[in-house]
Amino acid sequence: MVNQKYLDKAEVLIEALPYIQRFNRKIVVVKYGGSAMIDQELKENVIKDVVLLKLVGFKPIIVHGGGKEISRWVGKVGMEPRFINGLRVTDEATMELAEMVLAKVNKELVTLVQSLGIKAVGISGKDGGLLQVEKKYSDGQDIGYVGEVTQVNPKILYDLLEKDFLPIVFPVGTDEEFKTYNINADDAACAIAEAVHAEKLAFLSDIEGVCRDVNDPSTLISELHVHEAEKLISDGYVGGGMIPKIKNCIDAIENGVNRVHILDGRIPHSLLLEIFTNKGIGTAILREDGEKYYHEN
Ligand SMILES: Nc1ncnc2c1ncn2[C@@H]1O[C@H](COP(=O)(O)OP(=O)(O)O)[C@@H](O)[C@H]1O
Ligand SMILES: CC(=O)N[C@@H](CCC(=O)OP(=O)(O)O)C(=O)O
Repeated sequence: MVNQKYLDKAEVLIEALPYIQRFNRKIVVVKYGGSAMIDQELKENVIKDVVLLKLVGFKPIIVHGGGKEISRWVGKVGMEPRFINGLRVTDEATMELAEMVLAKVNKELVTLVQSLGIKAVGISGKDGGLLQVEKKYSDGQDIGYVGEVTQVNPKILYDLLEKDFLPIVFPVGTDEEFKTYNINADDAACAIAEAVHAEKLAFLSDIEGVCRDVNDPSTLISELHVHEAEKLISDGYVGGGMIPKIKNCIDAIENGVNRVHILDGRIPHSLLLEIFTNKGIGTAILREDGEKYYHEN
């Protein structure tokens, strides 16, 4: 008699089969937020998931942040990190630090991927003219060198994917005069997912997903149609960094990305659970005509 434990393992693999077929050769953009990078074990778990996606035939692209690490270094040099509506107020000195810190995080992730036997290339939005920006204002306020993505040139990403590299992107870009700008990593991931017509965009953050009450995980909402997501923002249920995240989800859905998810990067293998099981996890934002699976909202 075969041990039930092994049968269960086989069952998991069989459950994954239709998803492996569905996503074969499809581009999946994973936005890996700084809040879900708090320790090495967590980083390794997230990166292992992305490596597995690559090994089973997906084409993952990682776009990462590092907001907490930037703030730590801004504090170290005696400055005070400042945000307006979730965007860092970025003067010249902060821009210099942000670019250095994000490049450091980028190479750490590249090394981690390569230690797992997959070839990775880390680039910023400057490389290959990937992310072009114009200066962004927050509710009319000047927030310094913060860029709004105006154009994505995805050729560098296609070239890397074609050569079987896993691209890892950090959110710094240039304007028409080649000045350097800091870009919110959610904005960068969304713009890239749209430009490469990604099958899926997944945001890995430090919360279960979108919650009706941010302090009560039992109020997690599994699925939201676009108009419901907009209403949650306008009714004031959503605040802080979740506002740009949801706005980017809506933008991505309205611009051709098939499925958009907000996942808890602290849960080991949340990305795999979301993609390879039919249980789902976190919050999915759906097109208006997208059918809900859970029907609990
Ligand atoms: N209704 C809500 N549901 C979930 N998170 C919310 C909500 N309102 C505010 N938030 C905040 O948004 C944060 C996620 O955004 P952010 O800190 O920018 O993440 P990341 O660094 O991963 O991009 C959560 O940790 C939470 O504190
Ligand atoms: C303009 C702006 O706010 N840029 C962000 C870029 C990094 C980022 O977005 O990191 P997370 O995804 O970890 O939040 C910043 O300086 O913090």
